[in-house]
Amino acid sequence: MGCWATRFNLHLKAPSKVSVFFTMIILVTYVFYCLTGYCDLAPIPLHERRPTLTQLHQDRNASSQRDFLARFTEDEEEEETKHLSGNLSVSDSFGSKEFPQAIIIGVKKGGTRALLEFLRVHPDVRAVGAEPHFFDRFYDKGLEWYRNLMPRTLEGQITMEKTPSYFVTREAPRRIFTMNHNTKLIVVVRDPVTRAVSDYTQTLSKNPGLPSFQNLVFKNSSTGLIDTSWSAVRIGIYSKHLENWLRYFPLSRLLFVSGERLVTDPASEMERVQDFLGLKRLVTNKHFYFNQTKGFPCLKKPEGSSRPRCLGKSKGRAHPHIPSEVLYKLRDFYRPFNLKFYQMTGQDFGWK
Ligand SMILES: Nc1ncnc2c1ncn2[C@@H]1O[C@H](COP(=O)(O)OS(=O)(=O)O)[C@@H](OP(=O)(O)O)[C@H]1O
Repeated sequence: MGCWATRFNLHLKAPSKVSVFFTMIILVTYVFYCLTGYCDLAPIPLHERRPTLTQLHQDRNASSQRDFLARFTEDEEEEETKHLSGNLSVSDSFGSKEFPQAIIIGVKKGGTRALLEFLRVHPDVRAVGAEPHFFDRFYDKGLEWYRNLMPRTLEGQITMEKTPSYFVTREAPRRIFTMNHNTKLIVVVRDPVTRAVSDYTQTLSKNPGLPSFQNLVFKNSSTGLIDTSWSAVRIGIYSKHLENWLRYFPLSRLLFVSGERLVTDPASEMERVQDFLGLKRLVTNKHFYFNQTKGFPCLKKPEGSSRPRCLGKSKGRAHPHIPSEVLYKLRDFYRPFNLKFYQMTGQDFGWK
């Protein structure tokens, strides 16, 4: 019995020594391969994948560029709305950085942030969060600098950005045309009177000592002549700015989104936008709900998330009271330009 037990022990010990020996060899080989960099090829779960050194370098470059841009962006919402983006958690280590195939070029205070954030819910849209301002402010940095700001995209995905000031920048159409004459251009337009008040509200929030709206809007209050040199007024002369774009792009390359309908019926505006971009209609009614407190449509929470999906407090701000006679005068001023704009675009936006 004892002899059998000893033999049994010996029998067990011999193979375990061999297996320890082989395990050691495998471990040493693995460590050696890792040190020489080969274990990068081993399959790693998606969420643990690390970018290569070159990617790290490029991405660090891009993020310092983004930090740089964040200081210049006028869209105060950018930081606040990062959480809104449906695909922000998507890994940025796959695919390549491409020039945008579509750009939201305007208009300031039209609802551009809402449109971009709604589009980012689409799995085939990847967009840079901050406003790059490349075609107006940073053009001298060169196209490679611009491309490096973009998120990586896979085959079939669209790269996008939004910078609302492009619409009123004289050089922007030529510059975008030079980058790619097939670029799709989206303009979110809103009643120019409300837009001007919204623009004024934003400036006022940064500079509480600003003169009143009525002081700024007239060249001379007794003549009632509108001051078109004030940017809050000038931006709303959409037909004039559009002429500049039509020198380079055919109308079919532009899509005009109604800023009003983006609020009252976001799903149907999103349908038009997705069709224009050649995307499947994946962002639909079921993505939106009307938030009573905010007074605007918000994105429904994804399952398992408790984060609010409304735009931040600088979007949908209360506007100061402007005397109605001032608004009437401004409305009269814009009327002929609006009609011209409806004629040029073939769309009646219904601004009274
Ligand atoms: N869903 C939703 N939530 C909140 N706000 C919304 C939404 N859709 C459109 N809007 C309107 O967007 C206006 C701001 O426009 P922009 O994003 O183009 O502004 S900016 O130029 O980027 O600063 C903002 O203007 P104000 O109301 O004057 O704040 C809103 O009216």
